[in-house]
Amino acid sequence: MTAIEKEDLEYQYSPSRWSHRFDAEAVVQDHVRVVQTETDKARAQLQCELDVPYGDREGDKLDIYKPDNCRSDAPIFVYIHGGYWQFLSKDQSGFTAIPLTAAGVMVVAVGYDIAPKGTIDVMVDQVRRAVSFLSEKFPSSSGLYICGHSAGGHLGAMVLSSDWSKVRDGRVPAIKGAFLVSGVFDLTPLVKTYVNEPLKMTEEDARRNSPCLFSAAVVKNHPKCKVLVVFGEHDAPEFHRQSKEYTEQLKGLGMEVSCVEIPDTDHFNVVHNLAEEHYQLTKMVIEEMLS
Ligand SMILES: N[C@@H](CC(=O)c1ccccc1NC=O)C(=O)O
Repeated sequence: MTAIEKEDLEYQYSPSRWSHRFDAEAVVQDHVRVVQTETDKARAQLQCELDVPYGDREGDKLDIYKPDNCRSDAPIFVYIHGGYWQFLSKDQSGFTAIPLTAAGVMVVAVGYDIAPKGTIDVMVDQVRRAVSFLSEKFPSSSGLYICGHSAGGHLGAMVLSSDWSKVRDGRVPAIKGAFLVSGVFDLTPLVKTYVNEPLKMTEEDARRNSPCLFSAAVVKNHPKCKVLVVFGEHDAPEFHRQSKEYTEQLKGLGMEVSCVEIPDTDHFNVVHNLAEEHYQLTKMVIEEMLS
């Protein structure tokens, strides 16, 4: 790869450089401010259980945000945060909880060990165990829905392609739907970029953890799961491409999948606007989960 090719590839995989709202530094700052403020608000206002352990690793913790008078059949929105597998945490990931709990949905923010503490394999294993744990903890829920943003979209897709016989009790959790927002479904282009510096993935690690190479497992384990693939108008062309290709792949295998480009959003507010009840995606999520 020439220096120019590397520069182009890194530009494509630098979401902050494509924002129509702010420059690169400011858009990340704004994102962190919004997700932190809205999570703090949710923690102050709502009934929540924080730091619930889902396994034995120190980072195996999740936060649960409950609707008032929570019904035992409340549907569950499991949120897997983004941040290129190296930024953010569950402590900034309850920002969807105020509008979603108001609609009767239980919100869970999953924690996992970002790099350099965790490798991609560790993170994938953690989110799979978290979903298995939730399906056991809330057996009467009307449905488990996975939502992931960016790197979390990748982890959410890896949850769908799990070999569940190797996760906890071996049971397949009934996942009713997935909202994959500005996700990465092929990790191989990232190996040669700055994104990989703390991750230290080899080509083989990247392939083993690329959802686009394991889509057959999604159909096998979760044939009825409805998938919504979402990206921002001002996401980089590579993110548009990855979302569209993964959508087509799942469609080709007979899954019920739609792909939606949200106008006037970039890589960051495409997800953090879920803190607002009138945002297009908030309404789509609620409609899907209550149908
Ligand atoms: N280097 C990345 C940084 C990035 O993606 C990011 C940084 C902080 C928090 C979240 C991020 N990305 C997605 O959630 C970028 O250029 O956007």
